[in-house]
Amino acid sequence: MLRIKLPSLRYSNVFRFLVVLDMIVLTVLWIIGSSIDEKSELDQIIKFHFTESIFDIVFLSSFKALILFILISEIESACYKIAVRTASLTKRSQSVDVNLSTNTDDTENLIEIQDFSRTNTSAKNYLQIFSLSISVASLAFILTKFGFVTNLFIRANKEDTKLPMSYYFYAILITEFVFCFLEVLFSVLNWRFMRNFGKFVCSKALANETENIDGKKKVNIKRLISLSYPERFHIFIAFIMLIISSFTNIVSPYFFGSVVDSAVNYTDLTEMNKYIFYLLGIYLLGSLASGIRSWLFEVAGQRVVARLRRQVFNAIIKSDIAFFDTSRTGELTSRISSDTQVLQSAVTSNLSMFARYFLQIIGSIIFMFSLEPSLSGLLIGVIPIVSLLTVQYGRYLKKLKKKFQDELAASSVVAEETISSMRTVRSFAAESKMSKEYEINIGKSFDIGKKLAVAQGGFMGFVGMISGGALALVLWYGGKLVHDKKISTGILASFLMYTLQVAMAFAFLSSVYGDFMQALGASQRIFELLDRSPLIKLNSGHVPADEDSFDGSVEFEKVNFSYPSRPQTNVLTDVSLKIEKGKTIALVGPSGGGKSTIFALIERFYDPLSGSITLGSKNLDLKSINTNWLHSKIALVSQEPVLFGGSVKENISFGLNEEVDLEQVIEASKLANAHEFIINFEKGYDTVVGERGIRLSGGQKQRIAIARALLVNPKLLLLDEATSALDSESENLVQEAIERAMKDRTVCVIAHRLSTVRNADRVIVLENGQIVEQGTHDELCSIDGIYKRLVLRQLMSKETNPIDS
Ligand SMILES: Nc1ncnc2c1ncn2[C@@H]1O[C@H](COP(=O)(O)OP(=O)(O)OP(=O)(O)O)[C@@H](O)[C@H]1O
Repeated sequence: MLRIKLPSLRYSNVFRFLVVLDMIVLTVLWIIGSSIDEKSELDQIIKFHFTESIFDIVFLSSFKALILFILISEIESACYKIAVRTASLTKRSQSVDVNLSTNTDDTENLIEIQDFSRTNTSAKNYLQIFSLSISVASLAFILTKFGFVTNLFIRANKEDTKLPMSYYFYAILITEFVFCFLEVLFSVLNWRFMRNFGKFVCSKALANETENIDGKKKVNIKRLISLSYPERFHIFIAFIMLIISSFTNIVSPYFFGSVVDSAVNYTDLTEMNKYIFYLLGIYLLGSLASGIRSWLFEVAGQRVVARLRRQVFNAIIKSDIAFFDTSRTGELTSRISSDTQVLQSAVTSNLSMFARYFLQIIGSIIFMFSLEPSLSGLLIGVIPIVSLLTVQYGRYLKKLKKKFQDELAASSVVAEETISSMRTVRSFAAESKMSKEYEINIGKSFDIGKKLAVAQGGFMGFVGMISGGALALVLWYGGKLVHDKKISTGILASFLMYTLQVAMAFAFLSSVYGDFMQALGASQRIFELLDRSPLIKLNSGHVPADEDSFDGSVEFEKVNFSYPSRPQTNVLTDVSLKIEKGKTIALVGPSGGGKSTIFALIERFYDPLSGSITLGSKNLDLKSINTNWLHSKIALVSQEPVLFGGSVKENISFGLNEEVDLEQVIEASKLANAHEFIINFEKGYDTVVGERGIRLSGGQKQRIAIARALLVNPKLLLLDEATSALDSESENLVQEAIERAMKDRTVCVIAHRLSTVRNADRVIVLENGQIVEQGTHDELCSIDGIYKRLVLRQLMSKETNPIDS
């Protein structure tokens, strides 16, 4: 989904602010009024009576504000989606020049053309109607109440009798009337403003790149939860356990109260012992269920994260090479390890806690109502405020957490680059420089971490305050009821436990919600990686039925190419060349001429912009061939061979999927002049070469890489001769290995030595991405061109300089 930066001062935000203000002002007035105005009767504050109490207004308006808040957000998001879809349709139909759309007048026309209202706006309209109905209904309610209350007020004044309510609460009535009126007005105007909002988003979407509109799936809670779908069996059982443990939590305060009541009301202890026995049974059952629940959710969570890591890793390694030109290793590894970890708790344990506390709140409230409705009403009043704050807090946290994970990934990049290049860092004494760079990056994530801590602390403090306040209120009013002999001590005790339970559940619920939102932030990048479809798909395309259809020959026909990461720079221009079967072709030319790029195109790391590359005598189009098959027929020996951390044998047999006999490995090593030095190692072919082959010399690494290529027995060998200076003995050994490898094979070599070009069947000279000369060594030496100059320079330096320097 295309993201558009929206101004913070927009209509829906003002509207949302109004409803939140309505809720807060009213609740604050209610609480202050109850404590300041001593004359006010308790019943006026917390008991419902249409003309003599204020409780209904506080209660209803809080819920109304909550619903309106959600509706406003939903309407805006519906408008946003419609606008983006409209932009997408416009872009696709190409009916209007998108560049014009930045102009508001043009956008007006554009939307008329697309007929904004014709797209599926019915859901949005229903929401609008719903929000208007709610505002109108509350205004009607308050007006009616206002009429009745005023009537009673006038009558009481005339007859000089006692006022039905305290003066303070008439002010609340008037305040709420004003708020209701404004909300109706805002709801009516919402239609018009949402239309303008849609146009604004549409114009922005058209002015930006619109290719993302359909590309990325929206990261939503549903998708996050769907990750745990394969674990549904575990989760189902865990949920049953959760219901059992929540049930025990809900009923235990009731028995707790009964224990207190039987202790107070009975002379012997039989009744109390009975309840204690029940209570113990309930606690035992609860703990058992809760243990099983926690175990099952943890197992499910671990499975989810393992699967997710596998998926993300596979998505990364199946990406096209162009993707790696623009991504950094540390960032990707951070996505695999740390982001997936954040998701683990979200999709399972958070979900379970959410359900558990939710059930606990609902169950406790039901029990509380059945025990004493007036006490319960007191608590219900604060729930909408806490809910609203929780939602806002969760949103804020989600944003922060995403930033936090991004910064963390950036610091992983520095760490990974430094540690993997430790020798270079040490030789340039760059430790303190790298450490400073890491510090800066960690500092950034720490700054966000600090904000997270403040948000978390502030919110938890607020929830604690609200819960404490609610508890005190219950104790005060409950104490009064016990004093007046309206309820028993046991009921008050149960009630207090329920209040504590609800308050705690609320506090946990908010923190769980926060965690969940954090996970939503972290999941965004993970899903982006999972959703990415590679430009060149691995293992797609056809596998030629005839194994010999590729004989090693390759033909480039007017190939033009630029790297996706630098699309403006042409790297190859109109390159046409032929690598014939059984021949050796040498590529030479100045550095940056495009020699390695030719190899990259033969390996199909990238596709050319235009022109064609065909294989074999049947001219198979490279794009139609299965890439895995292709890579089993071509071997590349690069200038600086990369080895993996395993044993020598594992490294040599790296290119083959099946198990390889040691004899084959030895044979390839002998051809590559590697056998001698390998058997001199203490553990021979089982010697571990260290990360990236760090425990081997440059010449040894090269010979192992040659053996690796020979073991594949490729139809085409791509060889990038090493320029790094080896001692003459080592160089001779490598050279001999290369010559043996090239024998009776089709070879394309990026040549750096005169001896190699001399032996080549044809030499191709590349300069600035174009073929400037080609022919045999002797032919090219007879013309006064680049090649001759390169050769002369090398002869003068007695073959010590590379030919393309
Ligand atoms: N992954 C890449 N992304 C963007 N540009 C690249 C990439 N690889 C190479 N280039 C650019 O493409 C051009 C050709 O590079 P290439 O590596 O093919 O030259 P070369 O002839 O092999 O040079 P050398 O002999 O020094 O290895 C250079 O300008 C280089 O900067």
